[in-house]
Amino acid sequence: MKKILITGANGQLGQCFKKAAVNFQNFEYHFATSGELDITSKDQIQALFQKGKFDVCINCAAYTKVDEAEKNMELAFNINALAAKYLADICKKHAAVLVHFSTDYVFDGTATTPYKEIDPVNPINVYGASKLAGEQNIRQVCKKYYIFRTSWLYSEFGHNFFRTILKKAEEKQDLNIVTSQRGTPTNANDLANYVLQILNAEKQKFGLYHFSNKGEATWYDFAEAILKFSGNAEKIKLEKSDFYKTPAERPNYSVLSNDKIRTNFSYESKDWKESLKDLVAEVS
Ligand SMILES: NC(=O)C1=CN([C@@H]2O[C@H](COP(=O)(O)OP(=O)(O)OC[C@H]3O[C@@H](n4cnc5c(N)ncnc54)[C@H](OP(=O)(O)O)[C@@H]3O)[C@@H](O)[C@H]2O)C=CC1
Ligand SMILES: Cc1cn([C@H]2C[C@H](O)[C@@H](COP(=O)(O)OP(=O)(O)O[C@H]3O[C@@H](C)C(=O)[C@@H](O)[C@H]3O)O2)c(=O)[nH]c1=O
Repeated sequence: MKKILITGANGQLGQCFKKAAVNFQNFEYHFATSGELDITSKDQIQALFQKGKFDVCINCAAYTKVDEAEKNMELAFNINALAAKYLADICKKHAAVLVHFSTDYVFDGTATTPYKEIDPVNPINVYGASKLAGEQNIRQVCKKYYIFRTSWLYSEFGHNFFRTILKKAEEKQDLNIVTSQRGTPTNANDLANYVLQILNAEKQKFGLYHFSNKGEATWYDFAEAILKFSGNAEKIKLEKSDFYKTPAERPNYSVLSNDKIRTNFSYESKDWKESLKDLVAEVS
């Protein structure tokens, strides 16, 4: 039975993996929270690998505070780039597979058609730059890796736009949401299930992949759909805005092309609205 280590187990995606694991009981899992394993500590990583003898490490640990990263650059790079290298080193040493996640924010948003894996990167904020450095570190160190760049993750867990909007609706706060950024909301549960499905596949095809739900939206469209599907549309006022001041700049366009993953693994992604509807039905 393959042994899988999941880091950052209390984060949004970590919790989605815990839920998805029920569907893949042919793996043995070790869910390590940040309390058990600090991925910036080489010693802790080594000790856990020595004991656990893992075949796969799924790294869900990350620094994801996009705005705060602007002033916490060193911390963001330590967690998103340097620690990613430590994990790649240990995976190489133990011949384990490293699964890592990156972001649509590695792109500058000047494209007008979905970004492919081969397209030039050019992050415009610290978080994006730190995630890109993490990708590069992994690719330099080991061969048995999957890096999944994904976008606008949401779920019933942790901190995300879906939960922010539901909370604001509950508190009856009117909303102003930007229409100037376009991307694809992605249900983190879909990502977790799909990653385990890939790890289950007979033939592994390592590399960098884009993974998102299907279609595209602005943050305003996403908020509108959340309010509609959750039955909150009439309760608060939702207005379009051109600009919402934030410390970090975000790409205006960051839709990811799923062509490569579709070809290599026959992945058909769910439409973002359908997946959102499913989640709302499940949690309400
Ligand atoms: N959220 C999104 O919209 C997107 C996320 N991604 C990527 O997906 C991955 C998962 O993101 P998501 O689950 O949403 O992020 P979260 O912020 O929800 O979870 C990150 C987890 O990492 C943990 N962590 C932070 N620092 C360390 C450390 N030094 N050692 C161990 N654990 C640590 C945090 O622990 P603690 O709670 O203790 O701080 C937290 O549990 C990340 O790589 C992210 O960059 C990509 C695209 C979109
Ligand atoms: C809460 C809120 C946000 N916004 C805007 C701000 C921003 O431009 C956009 C998204 O806001 P957030 O700060 O919630 O999302 P943000 O932290 O930018 O989300 C990103 O997180 C990282 C981790 C990723 O990797 C990305 O794929 C992406 O999901 O919506 C409004 O216009 N009105 C609002 O009321």
